[in-house]
Amino acid sequence: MEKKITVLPGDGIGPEVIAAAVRVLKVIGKRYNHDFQLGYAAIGGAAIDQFHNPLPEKTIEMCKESDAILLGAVGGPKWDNNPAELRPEKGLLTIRKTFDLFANLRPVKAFPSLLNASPLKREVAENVDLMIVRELTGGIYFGEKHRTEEEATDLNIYSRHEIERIVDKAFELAKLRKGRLCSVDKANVLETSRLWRQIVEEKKEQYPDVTVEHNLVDSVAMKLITNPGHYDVVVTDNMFGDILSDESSVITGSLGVLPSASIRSDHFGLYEPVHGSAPEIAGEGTANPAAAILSVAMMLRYSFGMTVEAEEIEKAVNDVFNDGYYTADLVKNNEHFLTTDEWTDKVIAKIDSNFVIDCIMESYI
Ligand SMILES: NC(=O)C1=CN([C@@H]2O[C@H](COP(=O)(O)OP(=O)(O)OC[C@H]3O[C@@H](n4cnc5c(N)ncnc54)[C@H](O)[C@@H]3O)[C@@H](O)[C@H]2O)C=CC1
Ligand SMILES: CC(C)CC(=O)C(=O)O
Ligand SMILES: [Mg+2]
Repeated sequence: MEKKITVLPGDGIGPEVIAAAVRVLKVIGKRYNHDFQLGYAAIGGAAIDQFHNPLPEKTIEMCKESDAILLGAVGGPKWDNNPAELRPEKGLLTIRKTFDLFANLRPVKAFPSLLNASPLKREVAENVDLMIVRELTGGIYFGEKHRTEEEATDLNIYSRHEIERIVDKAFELAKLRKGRLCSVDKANVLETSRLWRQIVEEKKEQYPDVTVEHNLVDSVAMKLITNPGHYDVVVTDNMFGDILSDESSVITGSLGVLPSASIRSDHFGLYEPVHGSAPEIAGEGTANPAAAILSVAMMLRYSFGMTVEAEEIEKAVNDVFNDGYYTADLVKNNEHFLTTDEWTDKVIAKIDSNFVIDCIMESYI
């Protein structure tokens, strides 16, 4: 298959984890005879430095001609005091909005070999397999903003249409999974949440196979780490989803292993780690590339329908953890760890050896 992918490395550890993810993508392309055509473009702080714009028109044009986008992360202290239009995060929000990527899928799966890295008790974190479905192009991050020296406002606004489409997506996913949907809001206080809750109630008639519960976000913040096994699909708004998904990294042991897919109704999508640019470790070669590599797997699955190839990557990542190889974020005290590149080498070696085993098995069948 021939696919065009725009790669946006971004800032901080973004370029480091994306370099790792691209190496894995190329290996998979070679193994399965896919022609992945990669084009690089600027976003975030890197784009501000080069083009005085966090999302240059040239980047948008390249993305429009692509089948999918792979993104690292944006931001860093260098740009923190820039005016709003020249902040790296503005580039990220704008690309999500420009391409109408309203559904952000953030799977949280506990890797058995990482249970020691999680501060949670083994019996609490093990077997967790949940999916946060975060609305990504509306809500408080996109509402009108206003600021004076004395006052500041951020408008939280959601239309019926915006809520309906993300809720539908979550119901559809729940149907394909364990059939449980938890809708998270703050309906005891917010009007946007009351509309959200009403729409979930209306929609549930169309999905009789899915059981629905409504929970307030403050209590979910607690239950997500005391009883994460309770959850299957969690659907929520832009800001609550942002916060809860970082919190869920406590279950997996590190933010560095959480991937995401930002999709819409067709096959186009943007794939990026849940984590940010981690400026304090940028350039050290210690960043965990697993989230970026697993985001590539999500791209193969959701945008290209390459399920076998996606599973190949996910299996390799799991196998490398099982073999006891970790990056710095996953070890305690002075335990040995691998650099970003060394750990990626292990994943690639695993893909190669698993592929050989698959070929031998096939020749017996
Ligand atoms: N999608 C994006 O581009 C995002 C960008 N940001 C931006 O990133 C910058 C830093 O934000 P923070 O709040 O520090 O969040 P962060 O996610 O960059 O880092 C939080 C913590 O996790 C660690 N960490 C994150 N990813 C890691 C990885 N792959 N391997 C090892 N450790 C990892 C960091 O070292 C830090 O201790 C800010 O400018 C922020 O706006 C934050 C979140 C998402
Ligand atoms: C610009 C922010 C909304 C990025 C972020 O934290 C995220 O999407 O997780
Ligand atoms: Mg975030």
